[in-house]
Amino acid sequence: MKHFEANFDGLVGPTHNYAGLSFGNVASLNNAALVSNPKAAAKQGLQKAKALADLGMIQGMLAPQERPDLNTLRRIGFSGSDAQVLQQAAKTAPALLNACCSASSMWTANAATVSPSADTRDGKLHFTPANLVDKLHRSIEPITTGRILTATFNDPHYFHHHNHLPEHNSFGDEGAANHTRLCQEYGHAGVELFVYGQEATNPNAPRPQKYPARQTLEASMAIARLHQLEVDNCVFIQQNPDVIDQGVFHNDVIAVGNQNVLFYHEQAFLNTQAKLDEIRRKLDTELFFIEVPTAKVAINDAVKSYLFNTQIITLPSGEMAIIAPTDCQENPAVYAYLNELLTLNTPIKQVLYFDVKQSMQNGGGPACLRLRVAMNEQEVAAVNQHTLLNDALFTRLNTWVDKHYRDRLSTQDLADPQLVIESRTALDELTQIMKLGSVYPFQR
Ligand SMILES: N=C(N)NCCC[C@H](NC(=O)CCC(=O)O)C(=O)O
Repeated sequence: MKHFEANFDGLVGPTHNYAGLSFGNVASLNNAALVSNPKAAAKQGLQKAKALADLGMIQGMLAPQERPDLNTLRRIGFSGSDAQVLQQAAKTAPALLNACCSASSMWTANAATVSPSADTRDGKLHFTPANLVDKLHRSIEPITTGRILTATFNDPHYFHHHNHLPEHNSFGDEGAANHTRLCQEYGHAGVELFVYGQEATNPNAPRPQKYPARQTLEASMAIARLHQLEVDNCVFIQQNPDVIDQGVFHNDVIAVGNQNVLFYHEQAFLNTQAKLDEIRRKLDTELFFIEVPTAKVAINDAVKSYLFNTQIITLPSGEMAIIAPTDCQENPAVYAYLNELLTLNTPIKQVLYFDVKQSMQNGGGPACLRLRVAMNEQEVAAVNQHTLLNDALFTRLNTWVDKHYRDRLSTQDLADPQLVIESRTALDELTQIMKLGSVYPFQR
């Protein structure tokens, strides 16, 4: 049977804006005052996704969430009509209104952790939505994320959907952004790498001092249990707390893996050598550990350019390519490194650059925008086919964006009641295009 790794990209929602909501994420804080362009953001994301589909990759789309989130605003005491709720929140608690309007579900690397059926004891593909408890604006995502994932991977014979982990800091879970899988072929049992920022229940363990460590070891271990993984197929690695304090808020800002390649910065992990040895012991195949030294790329350049928030994909030819943001071309040290990488005799043979600046300005690169799902051909056939990107869906979604999205949005605009109507009209139509059923609170 054939096996593939599909990418499911988050469609950018109509309220994409820059509100400076993510302490520890340098781009989000630095760009807090910018005016966004939701239309351009959605189109940049669609272009990248379509380019991968055109390369012969299986490419899906995940629907965005309903924002403004009036349910949450009502749950915290704002009342009256939708317009009154927005008006009161804007006047008395603008930060809470901003949190309820973020289009952050676009970064589907944070939607869930996914374990392919080749790794799990029951032979099903497992999904656990991330609880994202570290950030208020993201902690309101997991219930709808679970519904969207279930509507997308909608055959219980193949797909096993779990609830998100308990909503407490001990179980801080950021999904696939802190999880990578190494394997020989996608359909063979692999080693799942769980990279955590802190051990929540051990006060003596190392942790960052300045910025939060969003992922805990406790959460990673809970996911490994839920997904029925063998201990011998898991490696738990701690992220270097010093680099979290320099803006590396997720592991996918400093490391990325694909099949037998792990591409990471010299300073990414704690106990790097011991952990690489453990991977070698647990995965009996030729491995390429591509370590980028600080002397070539400083942490600051890695964070600014998102060198490691690239996607490493295996093309149908068997060669690997890196999907990088154009920001990597604009950074001399990073661009020089990427050109050198192509000469190093690794499986990576080309680099393709994409402009995803609307997302980058909030700290989301190409890899943040996608959730990877390794599947066999039966599982691909069991996916809701209306979520898979082809020429027709690409054209339809671009037309849909043109019809419903604004090309300018500031945080002042978030209290505009018209935005609620526009967003709901768009999402209602989208659930029909993608045949998702009633996944949104306003539809239930
Ligand atoms: N690395 C991965 N996988 N994802 C990137 C997520 C970026 C997101 N930014 C934001 O949520 C900014 C929103 C704002 O400030 O308006 C975050 O920090 O959670």
